[in-house]
Amino acid sequence: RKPTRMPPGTFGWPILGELPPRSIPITEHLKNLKQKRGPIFTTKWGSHRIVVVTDYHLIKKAFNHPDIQGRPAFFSFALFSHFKNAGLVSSHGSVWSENRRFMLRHLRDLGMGKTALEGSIQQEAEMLVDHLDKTCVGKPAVMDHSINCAVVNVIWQMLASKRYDIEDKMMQRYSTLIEEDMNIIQGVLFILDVFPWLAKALPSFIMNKVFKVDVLCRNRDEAYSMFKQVIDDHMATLDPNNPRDVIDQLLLERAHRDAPDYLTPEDEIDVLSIIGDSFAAGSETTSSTLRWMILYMAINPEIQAKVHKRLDEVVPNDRLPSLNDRNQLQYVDAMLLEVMRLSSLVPIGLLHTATADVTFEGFEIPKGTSFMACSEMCHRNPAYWKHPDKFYPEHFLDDEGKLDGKKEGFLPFLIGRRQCLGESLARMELYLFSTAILQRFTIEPPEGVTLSTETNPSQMITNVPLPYKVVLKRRI
Ligand code: HEM
Repeated sequence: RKPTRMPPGTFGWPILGELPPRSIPITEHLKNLKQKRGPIFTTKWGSHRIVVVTDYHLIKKAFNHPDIQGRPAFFSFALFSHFKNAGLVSSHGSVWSENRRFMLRHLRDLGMGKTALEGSIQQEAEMLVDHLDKTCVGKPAVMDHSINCAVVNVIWQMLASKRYDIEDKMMQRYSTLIEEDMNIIQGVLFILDVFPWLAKALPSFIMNKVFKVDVLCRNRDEAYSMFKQVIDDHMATLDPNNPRDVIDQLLLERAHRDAPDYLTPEDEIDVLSIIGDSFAAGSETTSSTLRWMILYMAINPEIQAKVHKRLDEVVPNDRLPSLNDRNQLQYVDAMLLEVMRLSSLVPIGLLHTATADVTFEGFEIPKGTSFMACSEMCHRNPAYWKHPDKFYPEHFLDDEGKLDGKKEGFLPFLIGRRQCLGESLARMELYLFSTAILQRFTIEPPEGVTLSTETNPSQMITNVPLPYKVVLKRRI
């Protein structure tokens, strides 16, 4: 039964709750409920009691609340952290806060958001545009695995001072694993996430046949054994006075003083989960946003022409755009923010869970209730945006054409204590990769084709673009 003094709404059917239909986009469904129930309301998905928050200020308040920083008991989260409280994305309590603090500190030391990383991103950007030049110019082409590869390499460089060629078998295998996992997680696994007790009740052949749990475990173990190899190599070559990257720092922090080449089994799972989470959270998000950018440019040639004009005025053809040019390329940054607003890659964020009974906006919300932040609803709310459904970079420019990136109602990385940990890195990558691509190419739809920004409504976690083809034309 619904506890009294929760926000308006119902718990729906016994056991099932109010499961969202998979035939319409999740934001449409929540918008319909908001119209009946108001800006903060209650729903229930299977075993999860959820408070849905649709207004920017309420989201900001909820996600800054110290007792709303847990994560729900999703089966998918548990599977990837070996059913332990480990890593960055699904961990909670002191494990989460220590890992998050560690990661932020070391990413900052390694130059996240500053110029030190610029070189390695530019190196990847150059490889990427050269590869696209060789494989995609002048004919309809899918923006393939090479974008993922460039983005994954940036994370490898930071974590392990490593990079792989686009053709490298390990890189290709890793992209396949991520793609396969995402399809399962955004598909059938939703059932186990909303009814986690089913995982204990069902025999393993059903878990494997229906929910592909065996595939996920195999993929996880294969990825973790790649990471393990890298960790072992780092252990063998570690110089405590000269840490090279995040893995060295992790080892120095965790290794036993009397046995520096040894991690406890708990530490090993935590370290593997930190690495796995960094790839899982940082690769598909950034590469899908780049795919959205390419699609929006193909659909909006007049905006693309403005970007080209600005790039030509500011950056000589014989070098890549750099962070130093950024101040003069504010229109390009506004275009990228508009891509993030309209695509709303993570439309309902990641759920947070109340770790204690909470009083919020006059409501009494019991421990264990989850909070959902509808960032896409904010991104399409006419209260914040002049043309909510139109691609209009001027949303992020003031009257003098200066960038205004801190707009009310804009939450692509969410907000508060669990706000995206890789935001500065992602912003830097999006800028450097996009400017490199647009400096080299004009992007057009194939002749006679009308490109669409529709997404697959059954995928609720991320709004990824459906596969599309564009024609690249060399400019320089
Ligand atoms: C365009 C690219 C990206 C987008 C749109 C994005 C978006 C998000 C969002 C919405 C969250 C959930 C925040 C919350 O729970 O309140 C998140 C969490 C997270 N992101 Fe990103 N992200 C991007 C890129 C990255 C990158 C490059 C990394 C770094 C490697 C990264 C690492 C993380 C981590 C570790 C978390 C979990 C933070 C925590 O639970 O404390 N993300 N991201």
